[in-house]
Amino acid sequence: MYAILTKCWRNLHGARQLLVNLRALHKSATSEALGISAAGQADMPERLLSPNTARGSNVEKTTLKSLKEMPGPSTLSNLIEFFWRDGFARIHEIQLEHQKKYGKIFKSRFGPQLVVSIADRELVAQVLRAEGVAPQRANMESWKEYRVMRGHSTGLISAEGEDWLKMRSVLRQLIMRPRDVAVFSDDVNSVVDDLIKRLDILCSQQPDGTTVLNVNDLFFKYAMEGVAVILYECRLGCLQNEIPKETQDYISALHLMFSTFKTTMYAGAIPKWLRPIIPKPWEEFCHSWDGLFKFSHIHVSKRLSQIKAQLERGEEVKGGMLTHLLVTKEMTMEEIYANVTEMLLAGVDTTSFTLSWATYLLARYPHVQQQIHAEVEKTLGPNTVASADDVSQLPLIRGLVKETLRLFPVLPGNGRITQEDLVVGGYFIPKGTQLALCHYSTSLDEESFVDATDFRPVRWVRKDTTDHVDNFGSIPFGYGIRSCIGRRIAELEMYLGLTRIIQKFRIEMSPKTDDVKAKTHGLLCPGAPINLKFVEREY
Ligand code: HEM
Repeated sequence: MYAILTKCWRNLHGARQLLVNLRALHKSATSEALGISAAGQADMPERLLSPNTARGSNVEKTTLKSLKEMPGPSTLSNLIEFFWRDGFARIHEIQLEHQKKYGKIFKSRFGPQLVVSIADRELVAQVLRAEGVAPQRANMESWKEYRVMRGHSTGLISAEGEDWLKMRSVLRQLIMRPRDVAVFSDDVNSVVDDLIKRLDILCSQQPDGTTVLNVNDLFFKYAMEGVAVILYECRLGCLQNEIPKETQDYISALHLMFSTFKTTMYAGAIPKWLRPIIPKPWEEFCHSWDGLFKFSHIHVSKRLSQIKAQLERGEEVKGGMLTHLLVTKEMTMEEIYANVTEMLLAGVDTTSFTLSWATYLLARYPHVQQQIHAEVEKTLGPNTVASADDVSQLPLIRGLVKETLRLFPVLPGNGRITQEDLVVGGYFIPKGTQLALCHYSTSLDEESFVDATDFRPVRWVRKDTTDHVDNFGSIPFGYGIRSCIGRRIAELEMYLGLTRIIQKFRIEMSPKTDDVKAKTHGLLCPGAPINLKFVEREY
């Protein structure tokens, strides 16, 4: 999926030699023999020689270190950081602080849970390149428990192993490549039309006629409408003056999920026996999921009825992903409900936060905006509506999205539970260990990105076809077989939305907005409302 920078590949390939599957190399030295528990919590009892040495090669001798030897903050300092200093809102900053203090790889303990953090692009690349057929991101027990309780299936985010593999292989055929989603170009553009109309209305409601307060509200509605037109093959009315009630109910359920993020996070962390005493987190968690599943039921059932009616009339049934799933029955109805529910959940805030940051950065860096506008004007003129096919002619629009996601990766960190014993950065990491891949700190690493805190979309533009500028320092959609399945949908929405906005308006900072810092609230989001001016361009 990602073309890897040739230069980068050489580095990575070298580094990859270090990542050794101990099982393969030490056939006789099992984890048990090394005193490593299945859950991966125990450390090696003593220092081991590296596999190369063990095999008697003349490769330079290196020594494997155990998790015990890995640096990291103490449990107490972690507790203070997170519960006393509200570290949950600063997870991204803590990544940077810990990387500075403890280096490229460090461990943290959250009660019984040990987490190994990896804050180096080459080590991240090693881990992701060595993944098996069905990587696991995190412990999803509370998500699974809710689904079992209600008789729902798991979807791509919550499923594991065979179940995940089966659903992923169906969905990846439908939406993983840019050309798969290019067919939705007209549908997305009809949503962009409504975005621009809504933007005009919001501006007209302000005394200066140009300001939009809290742009994320607008982009949230755009992202929801945009993803739904693809997932449900219908319009929801998010950008209308009067939002339909069922859509409004869904938005409330989604807001509940995120506003109670901390409490719902505890829904998984609080042991079951404590639920009668502290019931709120689990109740809120179930309540918001009920709302999300209900919404998918309504819209999937609507599409199913339409298809049945078309078939009864003897008409040909045409449609997108949902129609394909309903007609081919490659998934059960429960699997379809669960997947569209999880995709809608994953596809709204991620895209809207990125659009908010992109427009904020354009306002803060007018000379960059000018460059991008020049490209759009040259390619499309003032009025041509961009389609998916035009995107290849707009490298700076693609660079804008990449650079925004580098500076503000919506998922500042990602997780993996190791499915084999691994050696990473000279440490022995037993199977079953929770890894945290620190994308925020690798994105801001000067070794990967010169003047890393500068906003420079042009750094992603290729000089020619042999020049690749992908970089494991910034992989905002993840990498490999478990990467974001909605990447191409999100990109299409963002490319078409941003191109039209830049074509039509000059974006400026509003005096009501100063420097907006990021905060982590599950996702990396603006820490304060972003208010911007959209001044209509004169051609
Ligand atoms: C700017 C927008 C988005 C960003 C930055 C983003 C980022 C990510 C990341 C980092 C992951 C984890 C990948 C991994 O573990 O390697 C992920 C997973 C996922 N994303 Fe996205 N995402 C975005 C938009 C979307 C959209 C629009 C959808 C749905 C249409 C979506 C659906 C999913 C799903 C279902 C998964 C789980 C995939 C699996 O486990 O197989 N995402 N996303």
